[in-house]
Amino acid sequence: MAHSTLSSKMTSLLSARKANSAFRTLTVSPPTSKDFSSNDFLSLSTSPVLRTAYLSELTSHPDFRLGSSGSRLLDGNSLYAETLEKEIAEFHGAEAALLFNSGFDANEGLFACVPQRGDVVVYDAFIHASVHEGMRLSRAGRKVMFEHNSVPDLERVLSELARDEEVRDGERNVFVAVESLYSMDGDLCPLKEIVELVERMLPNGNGHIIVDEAHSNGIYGSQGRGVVCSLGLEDRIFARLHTFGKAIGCNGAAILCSPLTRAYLINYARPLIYTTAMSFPSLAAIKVVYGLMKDGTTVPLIWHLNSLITHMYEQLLTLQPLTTDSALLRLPQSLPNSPIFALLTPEPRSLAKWCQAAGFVVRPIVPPTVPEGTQRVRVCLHAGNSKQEVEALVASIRAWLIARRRAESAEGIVESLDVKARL
Ligand SMILES: Cc1ncc(COP(=O)(O)O)c(C=O)c1O
Repeated sequence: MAHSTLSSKMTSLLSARKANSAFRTLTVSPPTSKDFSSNDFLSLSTSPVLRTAYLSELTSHPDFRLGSSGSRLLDGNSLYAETLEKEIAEFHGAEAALLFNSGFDANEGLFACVPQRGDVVVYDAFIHASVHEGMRLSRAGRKVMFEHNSVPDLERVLSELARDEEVRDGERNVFVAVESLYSMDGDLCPLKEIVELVERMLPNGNGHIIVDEAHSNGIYGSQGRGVVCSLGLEDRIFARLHTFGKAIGCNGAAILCSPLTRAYLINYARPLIYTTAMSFPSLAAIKVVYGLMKDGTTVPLIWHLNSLITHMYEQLLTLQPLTTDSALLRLPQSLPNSPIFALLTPEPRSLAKWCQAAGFVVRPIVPPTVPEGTQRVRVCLHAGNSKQEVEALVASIRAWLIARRRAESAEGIVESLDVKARL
C-alpha cells in the first residue's frame, strides 16, 4: 500500500537521522532561562517600550482589518503597507522597498525570478538556504560557489567567467550573492573589496551584487541602517534583503532595490504573488520598530550590545589557562565584530546541555549546518543581557571545562592502569 510504503520510508529516513545524531525536534526553553541564543539581538521582542508603542499604534487605527484578506496583488494591499515601504526605503537610503512575508520568501522569490536564462549566480559558500532554494528554481545557466569571504577566490571565479564573451561584453548577467554578517561564525563580509572587485572585473554593468542584511539589520550602521549604509555603498548594490525577524524583533522582510526591480518582483516573484499579504498587526509592529530606530531609541541598546561583546570576549580570555593545553574549547582569536560567538568544541552537545542546565539558552551547532570539524556552541548576545549574566554564562563554561578535564584525566589514569595491567 502506498501509505505504508511512505510511512516506512519516512521512518527509515528519520531513524538514519537519529543514528547520525541529526534528528531535529521542536523545543521550548524554560521561561526563566537567560537568552543567549535567539536572533533578537536588541531584545525588542520583549521590550516594554516597544509593546507600549505598538499598542498605541493599534489603538490609533481602531478600525484595522485583522487579516490582510488576500495577496498584495488582489485585496491584501493597503496604503499603510505602501507608506511603510517608502519609510523603510528612505531609512536605508534605497530607492524602493518591497515587503515579503519572510526573508526566506524574499530570497527565494528574488533569486528564482531575477536571473534570466543563461545568467550566472556566484555565491558565498556559507550563503543562506533560502538563496539556494531560489537558485534551484531560477533559470540561471550556472551557479558557482566561491570560498567563504574569500576575495581572491571570488576573483578566480570571476576571471574564469570572463572567458565567456557574453560575460565580457556585458550581455550575460552575473549576480554575486553575499551576506553582510554570517550567522554561524559572526563574521562580516569584506563588502567594499567585493564591490570594487566586481566593478573592476565586470566593467560593462552586468555585475549585480545582492546583499542579505538579515543579521545586520538594526545593529550595524548609523541607527541600525545596516552594513551597506555604513560603507556608503547604497548605489553600488543591486538589491538588499532586510529581514525583520532578528534585531527588529518582528517577522517579515523587505527587498530594497530600484523601482524597476520592485515592479519586476511584483510581476514575477511567486512567493509574493501567490500568498496572503502580511496582516495589519504585523505591519504595525514593523512600523513601530522603524520609528524607534529613526528617533534614536534603539541606539543605547546597540551601545550596550557592543559593550557586552567586549565584556564577553574579556571573560572568555580568563578561560585561557584551561584551554591552552586542551582541545576541549577553542576561544575566539580576536575581539569578535558581532554579537555572535562561535565556541568551537568537539563536544558541543555536552557543553550546551551543561549551560542549559545552569539556566542559559545556548545551542549546539553541528554538521551539516556547519562544516565537519567546526561544530560549536553558538552564543548570541542581546541588549537585554546584563554583564552579570555574561559572567555567569562564562562561569558555567569554566565549570564544564574543569569537569571535562577531570573526567579526561580520570579516563587517562584508568587507561594507563589498563596498559600496566596488560604488561
Ligand atoms: C541570512 C539569512 N537570510 C534569510 C533568512 C530568512 O529570513 P526569515 O527568518 O525572515 O525567513 C535568514 C533566517 O534565518 C537568514 O539568516
